[in-house]
Amino acid sequence: MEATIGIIRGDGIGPEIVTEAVKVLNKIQVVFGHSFSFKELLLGGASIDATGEPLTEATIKEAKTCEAVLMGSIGGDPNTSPWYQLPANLRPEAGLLKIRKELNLFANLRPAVLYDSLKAACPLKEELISGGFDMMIMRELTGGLYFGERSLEEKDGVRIAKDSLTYTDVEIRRIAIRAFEIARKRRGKVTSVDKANVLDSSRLWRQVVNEVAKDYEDVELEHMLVDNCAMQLVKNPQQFDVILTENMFGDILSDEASMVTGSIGMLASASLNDTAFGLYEPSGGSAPDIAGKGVANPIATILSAAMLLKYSLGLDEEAACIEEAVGKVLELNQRTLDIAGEDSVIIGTEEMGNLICAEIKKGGHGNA
Ligand SMILES: NC(=O)C1=CN([C@@H]2O[C@H](COP(=O)(O)OP(=O)(O)OC[C@H]3O[C@@H](n4cnc5c(N)ncnc54)[C@H](O)[C@@H]3O)[C@@H](O)[C@H]2O)C=CC1
Ligand SMILES: CC(C)CC(=O)C(=O)O
Ligand SMILES: [Mg+2]
Repeated sequence: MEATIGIIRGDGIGPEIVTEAVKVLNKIQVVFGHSFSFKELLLGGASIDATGEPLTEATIKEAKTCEAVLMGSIGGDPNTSPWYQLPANLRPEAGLLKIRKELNLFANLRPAVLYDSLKAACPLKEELISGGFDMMIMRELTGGLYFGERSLEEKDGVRIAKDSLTYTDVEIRRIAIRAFEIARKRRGKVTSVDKANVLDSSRLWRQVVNEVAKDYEDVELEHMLVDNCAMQLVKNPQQFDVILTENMFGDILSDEASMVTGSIGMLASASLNDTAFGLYEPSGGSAPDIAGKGVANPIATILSAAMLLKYSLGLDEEAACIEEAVGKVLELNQRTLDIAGEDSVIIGTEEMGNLICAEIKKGGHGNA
């Protein structure tokens, strides 16, 4: 297969982890006989430094010519980076939000899976995770609080900040349909998470999810308030199959779920629109505290590349091959710092990428 893949290296650990994911995609090309061409694109802090804007029209235009885009995280340390002296609409995060909106990437899939060999890295008690867990967080990505009207003003010596949270039934319905479709191919359960005891937007969310559920009688639906969900994720993560939720709740709950898998460095993500196009990135940030040290975990980005192959290019076998290679390497007990156990051999970002590449062999794994 021939495909053009946009590459956004991003900021902080972004370039380090993306390098390893591209290495893995290159190995897939060789082993499976594909021809990928990579197009470098700018976003976030790197784009501000080069162009003065966190996202240019050129990046949007070029991204639209690609089958998919792979991205490292963007942003810097808000306390020290000069990017945060700029007005809010010119900071790195504004570029990320804008590209999601411009490309209509409303469905954010964040799979949180506990690998057997990573049980020791999970902070929960053994009896809570003995059976492992495998959940898919479906986060609405182009509506809600991050895209509402906002203002910051001073009146009579009082500073007032406003952020507004709006959802239409159309926005809720399309992500709910995606969630039910995905649940159907998994264990057949959707937990819709909201704050319907307080918010009108959540009451509409619940109504529309109930309407959509009528077309999916084979899928079990439960509603859960977000504060309870935050608690249940650490009390009994095994109960979840698909968690369907709005933008900000999904942002917060997915970071929490990532830690239960061992580390934010393990959590991949796919941001999809209603075509095959997608933007694929680790769920975590640019980790300025460890940037440039060669210690970041590249697995979330490598698993995001696997999602790219599966969801945008339809290369399921190749995606499974990457996932299995990751599982195999974790069993070797050679680990980056964030997932290391007592007797692990600590390795860096590049060595982790190399080990995963070495495990990518056609026919070498169950599905390949
Ligand atoms: N999608 C994106 O591009 C996102 C960007 N950000 C931006 O990232 C910057 C830093 O944000 P933080 O709140 O510090 O969150 P963060 O996710 O970057 O870091 C939180 C903690 O997780 C660790 N961590 C993250 N990824 C890791 C990896 N791959 N391997 C090992 N450890 C890892 C970090 O070292 C840090 O201790 C900010 O500018 C923020 O706006 C935050 C979240 C998502
Ligand atoms: C700019 C933020 C909304 C990024 C983030 O935290 C995320 O996508 O998880
Ligand atoms: Mg986040």
